[in-house]
Formats: sequence, C-alpha cells, structure tokens
Amino acid sequence: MEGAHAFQVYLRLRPPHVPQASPALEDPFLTVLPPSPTASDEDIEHGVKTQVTIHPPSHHRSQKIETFSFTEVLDESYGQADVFAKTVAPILTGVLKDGRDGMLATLGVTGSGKTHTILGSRQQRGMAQMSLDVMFRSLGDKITLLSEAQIAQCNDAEADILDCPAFMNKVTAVVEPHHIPKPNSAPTKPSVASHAVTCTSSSSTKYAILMSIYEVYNDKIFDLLAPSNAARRKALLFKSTRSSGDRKVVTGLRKVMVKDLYEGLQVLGVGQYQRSHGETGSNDKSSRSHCFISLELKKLKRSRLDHSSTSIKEATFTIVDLAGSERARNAKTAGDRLAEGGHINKSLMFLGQCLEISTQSTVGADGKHGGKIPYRQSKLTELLFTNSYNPATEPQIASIIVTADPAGDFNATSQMLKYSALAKSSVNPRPPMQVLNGSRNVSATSQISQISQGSGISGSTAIAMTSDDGVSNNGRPESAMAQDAAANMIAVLQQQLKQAEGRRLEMERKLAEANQRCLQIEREVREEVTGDMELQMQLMQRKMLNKLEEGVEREEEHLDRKLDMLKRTLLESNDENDRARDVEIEQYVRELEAENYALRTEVQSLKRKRVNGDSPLKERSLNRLKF
Ligand SMILES: Nc1ncnc2c1ncn2[C@@H]1O[C@H](COP(=O)(O)OP(=O)(O)OP(=O)(O)O)[C@@H](O)[C@H]1O
Repeated sequence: MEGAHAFQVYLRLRPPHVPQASPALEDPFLTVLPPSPTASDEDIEHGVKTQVTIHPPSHHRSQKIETFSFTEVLDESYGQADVFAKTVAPILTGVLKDGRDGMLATLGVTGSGKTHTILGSRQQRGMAQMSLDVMFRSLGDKITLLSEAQIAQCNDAEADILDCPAFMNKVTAVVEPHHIPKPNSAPTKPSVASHAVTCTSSSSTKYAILMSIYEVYNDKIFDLLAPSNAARRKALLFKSTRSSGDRKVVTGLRKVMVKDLYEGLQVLGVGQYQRSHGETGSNDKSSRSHCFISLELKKLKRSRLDHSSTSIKEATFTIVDLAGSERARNAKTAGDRLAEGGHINKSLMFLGQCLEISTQSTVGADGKHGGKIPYRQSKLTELLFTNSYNPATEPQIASIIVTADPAGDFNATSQMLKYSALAKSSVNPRPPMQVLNGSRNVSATSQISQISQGSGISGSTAIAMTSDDGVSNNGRPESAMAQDAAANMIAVLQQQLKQAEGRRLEMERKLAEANQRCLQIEREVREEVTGDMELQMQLMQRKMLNKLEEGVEREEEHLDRKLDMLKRTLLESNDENDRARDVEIEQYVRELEAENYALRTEVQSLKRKRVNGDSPLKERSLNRLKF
C-alpha cells in the first residue's frame, strides 16, 4: 500500500453527441497521450493510457498546455462492460470475498455521462445494475432474508428494514405503478457473468443484501425509497449512534432486503423515479442532486457452539452519482434551478478541495491517509469521506470515474480535471529568449528546444516549458518532469500533425468534389445554351425563308405581269419592222421564263432544306458556339 493513492481515479471520455460527417475544423481541446515510456512493461503491452493534455481554444486568454495523469484513461471506445471490468469488478471482489467496504463515484461536468455510466440507458445497463447482477450471481442460493432478531442485532441506525414485496406495496400506495421503471423492460446487456466471484464460505454461511437509496439535495439528505409529497419530504439526520461511535450514519433510512436481481432492479427503479431531475440548457434530464445507492452485504455466520446465535459481518458497496458542475450561463437556469446549481457547485468545490488533498498525497502502509481532509464543510463531503469511504479508518477500495466530454465546455472540464487528476504539469508557450533569460528552467528549456528542433519545429515557434512553481507536484525531480513534459509536448505535436494531415486530406477530397461539381454545372449550362441557340436559329431561319418566299412570289407576279404585257404587244404588231423586234422580245421572254424557272427551283430546294432542318446559317452559328 506504500505510496498508493487513496483513490483509483479513472478518466472516462464520452463519445461525440452526434456522429460527425467530417472532422471538426476546430481542434478538440483534449488529447489522450500514448502510453508513457516510463510505464510498466505490462501497461505498455496492454496499451494502458494514463495521461491527457488539454490545450485551450485559440481565443482563450491563457494558452497554457496542461497534462493530467489518472489511474487510467478510458477513451471513447470503452463501452459499459469495459468500464465495469476496469473500475467496479475489483471493488466487488473485495466486498464479496474480503468483506471490505467499497465505493464508486462518478464526477464530471453536467452532461458528460455520469448517470449514463451508473444507470446506463435503454440499450445498455449501467454499473449499478451490473453490480447487482454480479452480487446475486456470486452468492446464488446463499442469499437469505434477515430474521426479526437479526434485524434488531444489526440495525443501529433506526432504519425501516423490510422485504421487497412489503416495500413495493408501500410504494404503490403512494406512486402510480406505471411511473416506476419495470425490471422486465430493463436492458440485460452487457453480460457480466464472467465477473461472478466464488465465495468459499461454509454452506451454513448465508448472506443478506440490503438496498438503500438517498440523495443530497441542497445540502440535505432525503430518502428516495420513502416516496412522499415533495413539500412534505423530511430531511434525514446524519449523526453518530450508540454503536457507530464517532462515525456518523444516516439515520431513519428505509432499507429493502432483496433476494434476487429482479427485486434489486425494482428497488433501483423506485429510487430512479424519485430522484430530483430537471431540464437545464446543458442536459435535458439533468441530475439536480447527488445520489447514493448503497448495497449492504450482511454475512451471517452461525456460531458453532450456539446454533441460535449468529455473527453478522457487514460490508457496504456505495455507488455515488454526483450532480454535475455547471456554469449558470451555459445551463441557462433561473429561480429554483439556479439555486440548486449554486448548491451543487458549492458542494463540488468542497469535494474538489478534499479530493485534491486525498489524491495528491498518498496512504501509508497502515492504510492511513497522509493529509488532513477538510470534509466537514458540506453534507456531501462528510458522507463521502466518513460514511461511504473512510480513508482514516481502514484500507478500503474506492474508485472515481471522472467523466469528460472532449468537445464540451473547456473551462468547466479543465477545472474538473485540475482537482481530480492524480498528478498534473503544465507547459507555457513562450518565446524561447524570454525563458532562456529566466533563472530556474534554463536546462529544461534548452532540452525542449533541442527536442523541438529535432522534430522540425523552427526556433521562433519552439515552445519552452516551465512548471508553474518550478517544483514538481508529485515529488519527482524537475529534470524528469521536464523530460516527461517534453515527451508529452512531442506527442501533442505529433497528434496535432496527424489531425492537420487528416484535415488536409479532407480539404483535398472536398476540392475534388467541388471541381467535379463545376464540370457538371458547365456541362449543364452548355447543353442549356446550345438548346436556346438552336431554337433562336430555327426562328430566324423561318423568318428569313418567309421573307425569301414573299420576295420570290412578288418577283413571279411582276414577271408574269411583264410577260403578259409583252405577249399582248406582240399580237397587236403587224409590220415587218416590228417582226425583228418580236424575235428579240420572244428571246427576252424565254430568258425571263428560264430565270423564273431557276428561281422557283431554288425556292423549292430552300423549302426542302427547311423541312429537313439543315441550314448553312445554323451550321455557321453552331461552329461559333463551340468554346
Ligand atoms: N459514454 C456514453 N455513451 C453514450 N451516450 C452517452 C455517454 N455518456 C453520456 N451519454 C449520453 O449523454 C447524455 C447526457 O449524459 P448523462 O445524463 O449521463 O450526463 P450527466 O453527466 O449525468 O449530466 P448531469 O450532471 O446533468 O446529470 C445522455 O443522453 C446519455 O445517454
């Protein structure tokens, strides 16, 4: 246990809200770093990633690149079953086999996936349902209900302990049954059969499972299994009891004894229905309270000497779905919702302080925590650090899943990462000269500028690194931190290069598409223009032919009239002198008739051509159009 952190802190990244057709043009602010070169061989072999960096959007006033370390980073590819295997399965083994208390909590900005992780969706179940499944699978027919005497023996918190059918009767007297989610319609996937634990206890050992669900709303504790009118809800007391000594417990809770998964899901459904929800600008079904689901395991061992007496050993697994921190501007809340938001943010700020102390100092070999945790500031921290998870008393197993949306609110997410990460470091982009003049980080700076030059980054754009206070915050020598930060920076730059390459390819694809479209449009315009021109030409041609025909007809009439006149003159003339002139005139008449015949033939040929659609004029115009 020496040097171990009090909590395992996992960072879970949620997938994008809607699948993106093309990569976003704005860089995502969060980047998962490849497995650290200083990680164990096993972690490297399994590709375990533990660090992320965040770089502020270009318009942000600070351009500090920060690196955060976690127990493990569960990226967007991790489904509910993978998350269960990593975070919950080891805790449940401790609870079921060794009788140790355990806690799992989700923490994150509103809408980042806390409730999805704990309670799942219509398609996939969450950590709560899977935990119940594993518990019932592991204990099988060793599950029993507590007798009156046993209830009296272990009930020091004035709890209202009852079995599931009696509980459901009480609930349905107050709540319309169709409002409560039905276990039959709950998803059965993913399967967790492989995580069942083999308990090697004697056949006479039995187990009872008691469920209680409560919420911390506006710094008060309310029982979610005791439905009542919202106005008449009575806050529960959190106090020490006869047998709990200094340790405070929530008193007067309703606790339901469940004997199988169906009953467990029924109880969970009632709690889910009763929990305070509201619509905010950031999430249309936002949890407005911190919800505690407590699964108490009572191990009942009959005494060998006195069969009537039973020893009861208890272990509790608490699942906590915290409300999300939110910025009033983004949440667009007012009135009650705004006040709720204020309470949520205040309690999370206190939790942040406690976490910062507990994650960044370590627990010793005795399991005791090094730093003093200021948990008395709010009900939430008091419940979390004295009741659900108590690092001061005995080694326990606790995991926190920090959920984050890499495309979400930068400020809120970076704040969340700051107080939940196990370690952090930062890099300040500054001109190299400025830092080289500084006193403390000269060696670190020169190392990084060397690396920067090696990676092809020019001197003027090379990023120099300095830690905020010049002292490593996880006790490592500064030069090692500098090397880590330099390696991180290179990884970030490589990642950015990869993204830039992706964007270049995408732009090229879009350019090719645009060119193709241009060609298509040009073809369509050509066809349209050619069609119009043809129509215009046919009209012009028709007009010209009409004019020509009219001219020919006029000419014909004129010639006919002239011929008639000449013929008449010829018939009326008798003398000799006139005869010679008559021959001349006859000759002229024949010539005129031949000319008339030629003109008629031409008109006929033009008419034929018009019918066939051929036109020398049209041909000429079409040739001019070919551009
Ligand atoms: N890992 C994930 N995979 C698929 N969907 C997710 C994931 N995480 C979150 N979502 C979806 O995003 C939405 C918001 O998630 P959820 O309600 O769990 O957020 P939250 O952190 O609990 O928010 P709040 O603090 O406001 O209650 C839901 O519709 C949920 O199904």
